[in-house]
Amino acid sequence: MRPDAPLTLALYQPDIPQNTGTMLRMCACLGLAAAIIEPTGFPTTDRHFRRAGMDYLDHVRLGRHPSWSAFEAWRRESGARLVLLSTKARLSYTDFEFAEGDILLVGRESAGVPEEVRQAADAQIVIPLKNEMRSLNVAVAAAMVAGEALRQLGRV
Ligand SMILES: C[S@@+](CC[C@H](N)C(=O)[O-])C[C@H]1O[C@@H](n2cnc3c(N)ncnc32)[C@H](O)[C@@H]1O
Repeated sequence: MRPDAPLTLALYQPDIPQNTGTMLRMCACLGLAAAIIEPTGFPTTDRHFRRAGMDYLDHVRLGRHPSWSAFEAWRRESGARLVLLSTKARLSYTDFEFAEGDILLVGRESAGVPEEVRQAADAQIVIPLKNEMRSLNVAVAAAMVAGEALRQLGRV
């Protein structure tokens, strides 16, 4: 992996523009790079997306990948670990040891990620929830895990 590889938040085929805007804004504010794995469920000119990200979008190091396979080719070449956030994982995010250059991958709001993507992950982590609660909003989950990763890496 490149020594200067940043911590990156990757969004798998996001379908709600406000969530994507919120996550990209968080990346700008906390110094994470971002990757969008297309197709998205909305045009990136969408006003909800622009409004949620505001002018912060101009400050994110954003990579756009036209497909899962294109993203994977890029990721494998970079040597970065893929850390999947999943409600189905067993390992709590606070018990996982994050490393510089990790890619934190969140699933799409409607359906998470397909099995092929799950299989490609180097690690799968969960934010434990109270009984019978299904999932967090994707931007909330991303923020919690990004915060823990930055804390472990001494960046906050
Ligand atoms: C709304 S959830 C997707 C729900 C979908 N029905 C599923 O089963 O994956 C969207 C994304 O947020 C992240 N997420 C939400 N809650 C989470 C949790 N408790 N632990 C880890 N990731 C979570 C995951 O990346 C998930 O794919």
